[in-house]
Amino acid sequence: MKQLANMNVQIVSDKIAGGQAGYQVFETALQQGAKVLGLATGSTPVTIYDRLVASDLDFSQLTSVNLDEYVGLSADHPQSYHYFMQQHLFDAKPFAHSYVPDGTNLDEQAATTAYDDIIAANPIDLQLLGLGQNGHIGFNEPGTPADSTTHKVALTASTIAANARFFDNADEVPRYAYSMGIGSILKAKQILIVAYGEAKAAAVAAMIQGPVTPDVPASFLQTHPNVTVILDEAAASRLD
Ligand SMILES: N[C@@H]1[C@@H](O)[C@H](O)[C@@H](COP(=O)(O)O)O[C@@H]1O
Repeated sequence: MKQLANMNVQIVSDKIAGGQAGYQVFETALQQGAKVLGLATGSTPVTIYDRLVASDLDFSQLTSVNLDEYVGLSADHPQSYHYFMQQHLFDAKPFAHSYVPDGTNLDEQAATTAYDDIIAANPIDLQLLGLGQNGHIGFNEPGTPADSTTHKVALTASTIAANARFFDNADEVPRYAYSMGIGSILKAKQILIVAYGEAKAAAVAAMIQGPVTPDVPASFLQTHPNVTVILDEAAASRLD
């Protein structure tokens, strides 16, 4: 483990090793009494979820709070993040309560306030994050302020393009999402962020060694006291 900026950086050989390393962070947090887990979607966390599913860890007394959801997609839509969580974790490892922003609530004010109330009532012990190629966390795109709470996001062209692989074509990718804000993410007691592959290398370097700036939302993690970063060699390749 290397200490870079304010972060503990662990470099692993591949996603399977990253799944094991991530699993260990969860296991330790649970041993230390974590009750609320902040969860993420995307391809990056999948090997961690696989490892959690294969484990004997029990989440039935815990609460999960997810980062984000596409506006307009219901929990049973195969590309919704709620559905993703069911498939990759919740069906095998149910929690006492699992919260995902309600993509079917088109009333922005009501949907975002309701989710902020959920986060306030369930302070997050460990927040898992993936990293967007443009440095986004959750769906907090470049320009999002550090003190942001849950909000509706117009996805950037690059995020829509990056996520199009999960849909039949780019036209089907929702244009908006509800996302937990950066301020809410930074309130988590501990943060685990994971990135794999060359396409993430520039964002990783900017997150860890660049200036703290809304241009790179992940750079705000430099201000958090307890961040673990798991990277493969390719994602770490632009670190000094
Ligand atoms: N909203 C999600 C993020 O939470 C995720 O971190 C990012 C990276 O995805 P992947 O892990 O597939 O590279 O994609 C999406 O935009």
